[in-house]
Amino acid sequence: MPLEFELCPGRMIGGNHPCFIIAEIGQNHQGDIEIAKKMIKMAKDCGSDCAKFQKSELDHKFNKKALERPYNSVHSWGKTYGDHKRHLEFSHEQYKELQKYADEVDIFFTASGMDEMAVEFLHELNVPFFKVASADNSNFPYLKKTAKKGRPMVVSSGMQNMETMRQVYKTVKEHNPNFTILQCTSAYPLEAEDVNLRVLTEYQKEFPDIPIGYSGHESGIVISVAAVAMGAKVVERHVTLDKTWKGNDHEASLVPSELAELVRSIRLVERALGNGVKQMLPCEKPCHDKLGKSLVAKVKIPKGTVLTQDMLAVKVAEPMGIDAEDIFKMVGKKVKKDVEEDESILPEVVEGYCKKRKC
Ligand SMILES: CC(=O)N[C@H](C=O)[C@@H](O)[C@H](O)[C@H](O)COP(=O)(O)O
Ligand SMILES: C=C(OP(=O)(O)O)C(=O)O
Repeated sequence: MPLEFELCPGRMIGGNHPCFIIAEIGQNHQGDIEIAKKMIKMAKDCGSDCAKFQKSELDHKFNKKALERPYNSVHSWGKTYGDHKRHLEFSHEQYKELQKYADEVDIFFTASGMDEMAVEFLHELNVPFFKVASADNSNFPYLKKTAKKGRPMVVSSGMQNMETMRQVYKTVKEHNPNFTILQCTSAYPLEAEDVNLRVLTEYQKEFPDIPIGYSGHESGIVISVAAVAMGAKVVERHVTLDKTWKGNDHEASLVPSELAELVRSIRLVERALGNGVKQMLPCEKPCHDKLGKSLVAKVKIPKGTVLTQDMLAVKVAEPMGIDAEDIFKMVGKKVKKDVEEDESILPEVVEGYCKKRKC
């Protein structure tokens, strides 16, 4: 089964493909479509791959009492949670407008479907992939229906344990091979002690045939970059135009300069990850030529002498002699001509020695 798949048209993820970076606009647009557009443009300008929103059909996501519950918070946009959420929710028409704008700006556009009806709408909207928010990772009827639609999926794993994630994997896998699971801790802002990046390694072991990723709610970019070093093939971070704005998520979001730095840092780390084959590289030759150690004579060694280890020293030598690592192989070999004390022991001087230099 493939460890890589096409998440968006023409954009593979997993394997050696670049990490897919999702700028999660979420509800940081304050319910204002013009701010939302600015944020889409910002996501593109900063180099992220995708601008993401959160789509709910509120009567399907919440029951009546949850919508009527008072929301007394500095982050509230209404007296009740329902009023608050209604203020932040874009209509279907507005979603179409945002999708068109993202298309013009040339960035992938999607949203988390926060309930089954929202997924139906996003399916009609023809988003490239579905994001499953952490709150729905244990919503098995939703997972099954969403997986059956056949679009790639990015499934977050906040508020969950491994046992349930195994079930999530099985449920989605049964209907859809193209999905990724993101390590996530659902706290805003998230403290480093609660990030648990090692879960990425566990996910790689548990789910070896899917790419894995990271959805972060911490402050700053370092931890998300580290996630890529640990194998995350998708990274999602909330973004904002101003961390001091009203709203639950702004504080733990990245401002444009941070998002741009995150993208640069991820790309840099990807270059640095390499292929894992340990060998001396051409770029190391100058250092090796200058400071690489080789064999020199500790004492004068007359022609015909059979070498013992105490005749040999390891030094930075001019010219460079036999590789230091071959010192033990020299013992018992004969020299073909006189070698003065402190002189390099050259390969052609030792009988029966032939080895190409490493570089
Ligand atoms: C778990 C989950 O859905 N979390 C989302 C994604 O990270 C958040 O963006 C919430 O929608 C947000 O924090 C809710 O804030 P309020 O309750 O003020 O609307
Ligand atoms: C809540 C969301 O994501 P996560 O669970 O990854 O934070 C989301 O995508 O809306």
